[in-house]
Amino acid sequence: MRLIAENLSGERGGEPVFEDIGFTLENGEALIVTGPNGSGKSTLLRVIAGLLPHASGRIGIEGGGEEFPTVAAACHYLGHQNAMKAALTVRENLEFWQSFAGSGKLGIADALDDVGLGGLSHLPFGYLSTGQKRRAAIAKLRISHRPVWLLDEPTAGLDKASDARLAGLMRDHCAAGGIVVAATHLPLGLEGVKALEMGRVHV
Ligand SMILES: Nc1ncnc2c1ncn2[C@@H]1O[C@H](COP(=O)(O)OP(=O)(O)OP(=O)(O)O)[C@@H](O)[C@H]1O
Repeated sequence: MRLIAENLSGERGGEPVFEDIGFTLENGEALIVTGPNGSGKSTLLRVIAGLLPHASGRIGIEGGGEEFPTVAAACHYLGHQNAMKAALTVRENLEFWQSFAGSGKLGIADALDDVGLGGLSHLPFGYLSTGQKRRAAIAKLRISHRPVWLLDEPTAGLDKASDARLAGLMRDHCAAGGIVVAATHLPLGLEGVKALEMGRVHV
């Protein structure tokens, strides 16, 4: 499988935010997207996910077969928001996401153990601390199999141990043939990755 962007341009409110972005990511590869505030990292991830239209160029998946014919079908998008309902329990939130995105190799209990939240699945999501909320959102990546992870500031709010755990999850995902695109201001603890620096700042 291959994730390809060619001459990709994006805009917000009719104003150009980035242009002429190109990359190819094969199975097992990661792209780290950096750049100053407002340079368009989140916009790029949303364009890749299909949540925003691109102004020009092309973004697509090759070799995804019948299971993953489009980027939208192939990706997990983890944005700044965790996309969980505060009043539902952690388990209920993950059950919803599993029914939406399809079952993966890991069950909900194992995925929560993986992010150090075993034992908290019965709590309303809204009761969790900021870092625990982020960890529960990261567990979403593990309960359904989507080969392309699009992660926007995935470490926001995480403590050191959780940072390291997330790095391990990303390494495992790539080692299993997955693809990661992550926007970040902080090093993610991944080696041998591709890098994209977004340059233009619009104020
Ligand atoms: N709905 C919108 N309408 C108009 N402009 C917008 C809209 N959303 C974002 N922008 C602008 O688009 C530009 C890119 O924003 P974006 O969130 O992609 O940047 P970023 O690199 O992710 O920033 P940060 O590092 O602060 O998260 C910014 O100048 C922002 O103000």
